[in-house]
Amino acid sequence: MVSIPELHSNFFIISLSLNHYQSVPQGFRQSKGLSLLLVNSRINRNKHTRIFMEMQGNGSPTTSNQSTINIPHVLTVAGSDSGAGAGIQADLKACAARGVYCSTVITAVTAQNTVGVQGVNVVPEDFVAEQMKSVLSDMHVDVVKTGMLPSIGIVKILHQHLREYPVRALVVDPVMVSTSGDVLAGPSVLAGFREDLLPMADIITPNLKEASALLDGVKIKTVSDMRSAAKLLHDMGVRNVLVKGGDLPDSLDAVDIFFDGEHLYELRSSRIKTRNTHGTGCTLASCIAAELAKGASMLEAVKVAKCFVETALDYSKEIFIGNGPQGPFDHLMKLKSNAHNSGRQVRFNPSDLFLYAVTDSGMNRRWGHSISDAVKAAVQGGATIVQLREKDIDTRDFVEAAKSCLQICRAHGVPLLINDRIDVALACDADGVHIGQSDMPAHTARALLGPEKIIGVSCKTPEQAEQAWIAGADYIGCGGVYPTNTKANNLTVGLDGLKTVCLASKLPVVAIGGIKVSNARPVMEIGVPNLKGVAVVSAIFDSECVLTETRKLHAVLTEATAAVK
Ligand SMILES: Cc1ncc(COP(=O)(O)OP(=O)(O)O)c(N)n1
Ligand SMILES: Cc1nc(C(=O)O)sc1CCOP(=O)(O)O
Ligand SMILES: [Mg+2]
Repeated sequence: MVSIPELHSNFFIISLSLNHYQSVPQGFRQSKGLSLLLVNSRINRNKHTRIFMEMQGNGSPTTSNQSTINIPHVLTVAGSDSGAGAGIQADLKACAARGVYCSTVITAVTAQNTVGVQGVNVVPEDFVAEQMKSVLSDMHVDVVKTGMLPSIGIVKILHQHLREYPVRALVVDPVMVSTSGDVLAGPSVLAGFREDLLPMADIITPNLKEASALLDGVKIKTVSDMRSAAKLLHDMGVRNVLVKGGDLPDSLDAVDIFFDGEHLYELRSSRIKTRNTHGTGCTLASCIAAELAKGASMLEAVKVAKCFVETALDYSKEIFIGNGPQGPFDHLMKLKSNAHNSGRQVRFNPSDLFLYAVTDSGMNRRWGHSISDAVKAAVQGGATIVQLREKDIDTRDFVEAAKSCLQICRAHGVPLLINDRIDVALACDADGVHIGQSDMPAHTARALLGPEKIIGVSCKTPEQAEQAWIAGADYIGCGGVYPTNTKANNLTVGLDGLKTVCLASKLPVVAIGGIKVSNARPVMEIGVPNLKGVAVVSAIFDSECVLTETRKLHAVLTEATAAVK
């Protein structure tokens, strides 16, 4: 039975299969005044379009096409790793990192961690078949990647489904033994690989042990042995072979051999010293599959996948997850920076806006201060948030200065924002950005920076404040409260303009423009709860002693706030 979503008067869209569409009684459709149905159908899955079925007077549909976006899609057929370093979990993360959709058929559930494999529960064959049918009969899959195939029956099921639902490429990672040495597929599976999968596969990615097992125990100890093994595996019917030399003894480099049936390539990279290598095989194969799904050639896909794995290993070499000898790595390369951020538990607290210090390179030059010395003094004097507003600095110097300032600010638990430059904020992993009405739109900045970063937007009107809120900003800066020489041609909105914007704003507000020790009090006294503080440039940075001036302003703001309460 189809459930019908929200009905609008005489027009609405529901998404359902053609069968379901036909099962909605015509009388019902007409009685609800239904005029358009959106039908997701497999009929045209190769064109990646959806068919709009329009109701005619008699209730029968007519069709018209509308293009939709084709998302590259990898289906992984593999085992689950409870520790999430390898298997299905690694495949999902690798595809996500490479921007490809990944569906899953789980062949076995393993109890596994960084110590080893404690248990394996093989999924019944008919249920593996059911999962495969569910995915392949409904979704457009570009590439299938296989991992742990624990029984010959499962290999056969895969083979049958690939014949019934052909895909663009098949990537076979012949998982037999886990990195901890536990056997994940017995010898009977070897026959299935040889007879059914290899002749169908576009690439196979064995490590030395797996290549040796597939070749009846032939010894592979040198790069020259790897070359011979690649050729012998190719003779078994697979189109491309990547023999991974990670376990090669006495090798300073990581050497892999790629053979496409014509040329042998020796792909070398320096070996990364880390315990966090669990899941590299699954990740490499998934990444190859992802690149193929995007349309890369096989050699390109292999090179990109190797580079991705190396970068992720290098990035993750110091992370520590689990107590066993082999840890997982970080596919999305985010964990380390999140750990560094752990000094700030709350991403944004509106009270951070209390004394907002905004730097100015001209003022620092005039007083002979480096950016980091000026920021340090401001933070020591009581600044509660810092913005680097460096309008005439080389990008390279900006990134370096921002990194030093970030260390200072993190040590004091003070957020550091970057003015205008989303690229610089990303490069130094700053806490956020401040942008104005002619800078990058706030919703684009939010999409680039993600949900964790702080975004402030300059607003002079209630409409701009509303837009900033819709776009996902965290606070607004409102000014100029007073005339200023720091920003050319700045419109002064005055205390009244500030109050109007504060009353309209759903976000916390910081006041800016010409504010100093002598005139800060009336600003704090406008009596609107979402005005959280003042942002200043010259009041603290256009002075010989930034520390003293910041302290003075802090004292005035504290007094004014106490008086208002
Ligand atoms: C806290 C705060 N408020 C307003 C501004 C001004 O930003 P914008 O309008 O983008 O102008 P520039 O600072 O880029 O000249 C600000 N920087 N900080
Ligand atoms: C950067 C900036 N933005 C403003 C706005 O009105 O949006 S006023 C301003 C300059 C603030 O410098 P000072 O504290 O030296 O007046
Ligand atoms: Mg700006």
